[in-house]
Amino acid sequence: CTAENTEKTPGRELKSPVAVTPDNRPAGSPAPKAGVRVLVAYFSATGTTKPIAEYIAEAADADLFEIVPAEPYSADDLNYNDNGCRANREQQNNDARPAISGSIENMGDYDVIFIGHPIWWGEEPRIIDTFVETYDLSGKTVIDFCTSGGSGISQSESNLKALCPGDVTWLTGKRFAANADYEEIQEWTESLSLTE
Ligand SMILES: Cc1cc2nc3c(=O)[nH]c(=O)nc-3n(C[C@H](O)[C@H](O)[C@H](O)COP(=O)(O)O)c2cc1C
Repeated sequence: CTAENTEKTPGRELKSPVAVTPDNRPAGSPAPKAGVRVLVAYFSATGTTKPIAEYIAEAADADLFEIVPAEPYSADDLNYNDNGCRANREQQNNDARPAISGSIENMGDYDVIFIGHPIWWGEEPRIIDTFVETYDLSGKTVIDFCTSGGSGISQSESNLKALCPGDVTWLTGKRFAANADYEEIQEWTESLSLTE
């Protein structure tokens, strides 16, 4: 999607549309609750989810981690019209766990984790399953978000709930359109009451 509202979100630049406070938070963005540390972890195969994740990180004053596949996805890998393409094969196999390049050393420091991804065949890409199984998310608050051509977040949320420890607190996730702007994302992030 190339639709861009130059009034509200010039280009897909993260910093330019928003005035920042001296501590680098967007103007009007409340401070996080004392002691709450927030991480936005995302996978974006074709770059659509990436700016959404960046906006959430800015709105929630969070750290950002890109889930990078150890083996990058080529255009052929993502050609869902080819039933044998890598992405399709992975989605057809609930046990597929594509490897992630890099890791989060200080996961224990975070209280709240946003997990972002595209929707592939109605649910989260299997590399997201790799992610949630790699780390101990016990006791954390987790929020799932996605971009898609139209499919919603609910199947991914229920899949991830089944893979995560039972004491995770789940806040309702959200699907964003490719052209979601910063205001929409800030409004949603604030509605989660991670901030005071
Ligand atoms: C293999 C594959 C399967 C997809 N399946 C769906 C789907 O079931 N429903 C949907 O709405 N979009 C589907 N899409 C579209 C992506 O969810 C959408 O383009 C998304 O915004 C891409 O995000 P990204 O650029 O961050 O990877 C699929 C895309 C691929 C590559």
